Amino acid sequence: MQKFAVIVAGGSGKRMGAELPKQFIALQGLPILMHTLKAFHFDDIKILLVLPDHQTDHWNQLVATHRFDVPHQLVKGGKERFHSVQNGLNTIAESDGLVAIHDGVRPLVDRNIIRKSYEIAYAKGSAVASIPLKDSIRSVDHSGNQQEDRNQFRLIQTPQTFQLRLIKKAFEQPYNTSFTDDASVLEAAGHAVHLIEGNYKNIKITTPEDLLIAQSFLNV
Ligand SMILES: Nc1ccn([C@@H]2O[C@H](COP(=O)(O)OP(=O)(O)OP(=O)(O)O)[C@@H](O)[C@H]2O)c(=O)n1
Ligand SMILES: C[C@](O)(CO)[C@H](O)COP(=O)(O)O
Repeated sequence: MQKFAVIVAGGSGKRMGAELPKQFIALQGLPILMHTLKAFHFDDIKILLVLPDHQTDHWNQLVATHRFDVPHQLVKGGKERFHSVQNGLNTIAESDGLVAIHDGVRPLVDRNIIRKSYEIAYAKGSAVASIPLKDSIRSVDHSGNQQEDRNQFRLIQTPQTFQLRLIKKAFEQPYNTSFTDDASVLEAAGHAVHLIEGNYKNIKITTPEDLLIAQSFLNV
C-alpha cells in the first residue's frame, strides 16, 4: 500500500521569536527540517513538505548547500496548521493508501514509531502518537482550580497517521478553532481516534529552550 508523509512547516514560529524561521535553525549543522525529512526517508514513503510560499527560495538554497538528497515535493502552506495539512492532503490524488502527518519541527521522531503508526493505521484507520503525563495536573476556571486524574490524560504528538480516504474526507470540513491537530479533525468527522505509544524524546521545537533539549538528545 502506498505510504505518504505530509510534513507541515508552514507556521511562523512566533513563540521561538527567532529571526530565522525555526524549521531552518541548524542542529548539529543540519537544518531542523532536514533531520525530520531524513526520518521519513525509508520504505518508499512519498514525502510532501508544506512550506510558506515566501520560504521556498531559502529552502532551495539550503537543499543545494547541504546537498540534501531526500526526495520531496513542495506544497504551499496555509493560514492555520489545518489549512497547511489540507493543502498537503489535496496534493495527493490517490485515496487508497496511508498518510502520516507530522510537524516539521519534531526532528527527533523515532523511525520505529513512524513504522508502527503506518501498521496500526492500516489496521484501525488511525494511529496517533501519545505519551502519559509526568507531572500532576489541575483544571482552572474563573472560580479557582482543581486537581485532575492525570491517568485519564495523554499528551498528543505527531506522527498522526491515517487511512487516506478517512482523513481526506475529514479535512473537507470547514475549519474550526478546536482543530489543534489532525486527530481532532478526524474525531469531528465521527471517527474514533486510535492512540499508539509515542516517545518523550519526540519534542516539538516551540520555544528557545527546546533547541537546547533537542541538541542534548542529538549529542547522546
Ligand atoms: N499555518 C501553519 C501553522 C503551523 N504549521 C506547522 O505546524 C507545526 C506545529 O506548529 P507550531 O510548532 O505551533 O509552529 P508555529 O505555528 O510556527 O509556531 P507559533 O505558534 O509559535 O507561531 C509546525 O511544524 C508548523 O510549521 C503549518 O504548517 N502551518
Ligand atoms: C499537532 C500537535 O503537535 C500535537 O501536539 C500540536 O497540537 C500542534 O499545536 P500548535 O498549537 O500548532 O503548537
